[in-house]
Amino acid sequence: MAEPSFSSIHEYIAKREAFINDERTLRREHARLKACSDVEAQADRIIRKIRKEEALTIWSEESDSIPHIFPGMEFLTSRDIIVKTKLFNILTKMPKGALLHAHLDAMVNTRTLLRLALQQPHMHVRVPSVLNSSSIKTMLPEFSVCPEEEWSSLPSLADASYSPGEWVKIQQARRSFPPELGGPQGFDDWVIGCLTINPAEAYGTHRTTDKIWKKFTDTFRVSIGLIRYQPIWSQYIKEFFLASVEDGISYIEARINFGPKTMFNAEGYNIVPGREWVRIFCRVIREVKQEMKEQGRQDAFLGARIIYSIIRIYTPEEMDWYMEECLALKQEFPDIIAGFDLVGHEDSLYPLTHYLPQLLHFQKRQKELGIHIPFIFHAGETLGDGTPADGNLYDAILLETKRIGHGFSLAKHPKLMDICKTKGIAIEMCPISNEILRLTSSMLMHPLPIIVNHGIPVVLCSDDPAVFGNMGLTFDYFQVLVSSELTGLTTLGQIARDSIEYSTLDYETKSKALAVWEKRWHEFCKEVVALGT
Ligand SMILES: O=c1[nH]cnc2c1ncn2[C@@H]1O[C@H](CO)[C@@H](O)[C@H]1O
Repeated sequence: MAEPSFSSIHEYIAKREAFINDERTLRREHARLKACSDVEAQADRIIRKIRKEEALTIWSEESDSIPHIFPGMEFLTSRDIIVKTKLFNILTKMPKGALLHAHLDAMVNTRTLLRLALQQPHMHVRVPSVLNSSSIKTMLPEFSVCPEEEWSSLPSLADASYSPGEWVKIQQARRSFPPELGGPQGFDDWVIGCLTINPAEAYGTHRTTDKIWKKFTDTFRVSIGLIRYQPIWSQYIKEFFLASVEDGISYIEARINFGPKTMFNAEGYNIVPGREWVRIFCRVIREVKQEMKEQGRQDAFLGARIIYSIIRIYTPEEMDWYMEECLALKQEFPDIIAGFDLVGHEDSLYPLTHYLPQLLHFQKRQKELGIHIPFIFHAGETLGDGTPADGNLYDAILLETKRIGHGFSLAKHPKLMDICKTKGIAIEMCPISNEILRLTSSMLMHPLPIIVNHGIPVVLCSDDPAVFGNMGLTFDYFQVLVSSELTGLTTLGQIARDSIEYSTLDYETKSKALAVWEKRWHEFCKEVVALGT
């Protein structure tokens, strides 16, 4: 008989512990855990205690309206429960560092956006057929502004005389919304329903990734007409920045879709080019910084940059034009243009290889011009295994992407995971987005722990919170915190710190941002400790 491997239970237990600890040293927050302050360690214990208590109380209550509740469950069903938890309320105060994966077109609460639109006399709306109780179920409103000489005097979208495709003033359309469809309130609800994804869609009628992406894409078809109007554009960006600051986000890299090439000016003419969009973006940054300064909170907002983004639907020749625009913008706004990305549904649109000559040429042009615009690609936002969307991960890495947007399928690629770890390619993970877009049925099945356990840097992002309802970053942090025993406050701290570390900020600004964050983090940990005692 072979010698027993262990001479005693005691020895086994000791080896087991060493074995586990050894594996855990791979985790990204390992060094931080070793070195963390007493206050942070205490705060971490308090957070774990609250999480445990709430798992047994709030997350085990039987409810008629929501069967089978559990921490990390479907976000759209559990949102109302989440906001009532102590844990969520504590996390709202956490300094989150940077928001690095955020599509500008879906960053402002939809009710706020609608309110901004209703203040605009130039804003109009139209529908493809007369509005009634049956057509409203499938029909999308289209918004656009008209110059004053073309303002409409049509009475209603629902009038028998309405000819499909005719513009009606937004205020008028709202005022005249038929009582049987809910009157003006019904108008608001209809528009909001078209700008957001609701639980019945995500978990019922549109339960596959393809179906939910159809609805998801529709929300952008509706919102674009509201946002690409100069007076709204500036207010929208300001709302976005201010709301982010209130959620503890102090720096932003926003993906802006430059596809439309021009937006409407205040008078309703579609002539405002991309460089003007960027100029307004810069002006709003200055305004928000100034406001923060006046409130004595200059540390709360350190600025924002733009990741120039184009949807992967264009021909390679069309892409050439956008790349030239991106180069020109980088030359004019060197501190604002942070990177370049191709966005949209990876499973159905062109893969990165479709644009290979363009992407290589883009790099060559940068060398000629003496500028650097890192690729920050979406890649692997898919359930595919060996599909072109999954294959985007190889191309993103070969093309030296600075970070990877989503990287949902990265966990299937041991070699690519090693490269991300050694090269420090952070993964912009968007857990709530992935769940609503049906890549995972709950947080417990999300690959985030696989990536974290490998020691690959992760940053948490909200992606499109106006569509999903996960405004700010607190919801995503919450879902991650309640879905893993290993993850604690220190893990969240590491993720928040990494959001600054893996940003495109230059060395000096980054050092300052990190110092500010560490200070705020320490204050936050003290607050948590004060709560617990
Ligand atoms: O999660 C995402 N993955 C890929 N593309 C996205 C995601 N969210 C938004 N967009 C893209 O950004 C455009 C808005 O500017 C949307 O039309 C969509 O194609």
